Amino acid sequence: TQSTRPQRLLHAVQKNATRGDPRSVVKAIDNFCRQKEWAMNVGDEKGCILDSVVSEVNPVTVLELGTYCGYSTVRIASLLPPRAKIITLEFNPDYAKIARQVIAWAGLEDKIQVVEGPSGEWIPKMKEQFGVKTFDLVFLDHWKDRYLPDTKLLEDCGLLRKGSILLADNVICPGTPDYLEYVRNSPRYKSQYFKSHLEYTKAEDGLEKSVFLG
Ligand SMILES: Cn1ncc2cc([C@H](O)c3cccc(CNC(=O)c4cc(-c5ccc(F)cc5)cc(O)c4O)c3)ccc21
Ligand SMILES: [Mg+2]
Repeated sequence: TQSTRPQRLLHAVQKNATRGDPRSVVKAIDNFCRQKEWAMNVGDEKGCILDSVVSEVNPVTVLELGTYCGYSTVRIASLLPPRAKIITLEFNPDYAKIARQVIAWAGLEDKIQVVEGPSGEWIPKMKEQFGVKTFDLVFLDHWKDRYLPDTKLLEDCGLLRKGSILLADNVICPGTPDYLEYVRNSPRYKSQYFKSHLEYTKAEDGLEKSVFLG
């Protein structure tokens, strides 16, 4: 039977990346997506902005919405201090299956928890299920029409604290207009746009970094 793009991406990692070397996994995926098949990873250009935000925040608890193949999960986890953890939500079981194998190849299983299911159901359970108090960093990269409702859900569930950082992918392409309007106009956020390009293309895209003011 025909393989899927995530399966081909995983094979490229297993063929070209060194086991236990997260940066070689990131490189192998970027090379595959540039040379073989485009895929919706945050990519190398926006990935450098992601790296700088993660390094600046130095988060202990991270939430990622939208795992896909685990590219940004591995990228973030490779920069986390020893006891830090990332919980990543993926509703598509096929994506979750591939992501777990990409994460295992990178040797980052101990820092990453892949949770299968939709963000809207899991966010209200974060405290009781995973003993999370608040998130230091949230990376939004799932369905673009879920960014705003899930941000409000995080607020309502008390999962954000003064200084929590929201970093959102694709605020230009495909675009998240209602989310942008909210974080840019709400007195509860200080927002900043990082102009970049849609992964592996010349189209404009960017990341929006928003600090929750409490
Ligand atoms: C509720 N819930 N909870 C967890 C959860 C997890 C998922 C999946 O991980 C999933 C599946 C399909 C699509 C996405 C969103 N991503 C995108 O749609 C995207 C598109 C493009 C692009 C840009 C230009 C194009 F021409 C085509 C695609 C570039 C990008 O970087 C993207 O992130 C995420 C979904 C809902 C979920
Ligand atoms: Mg994206």
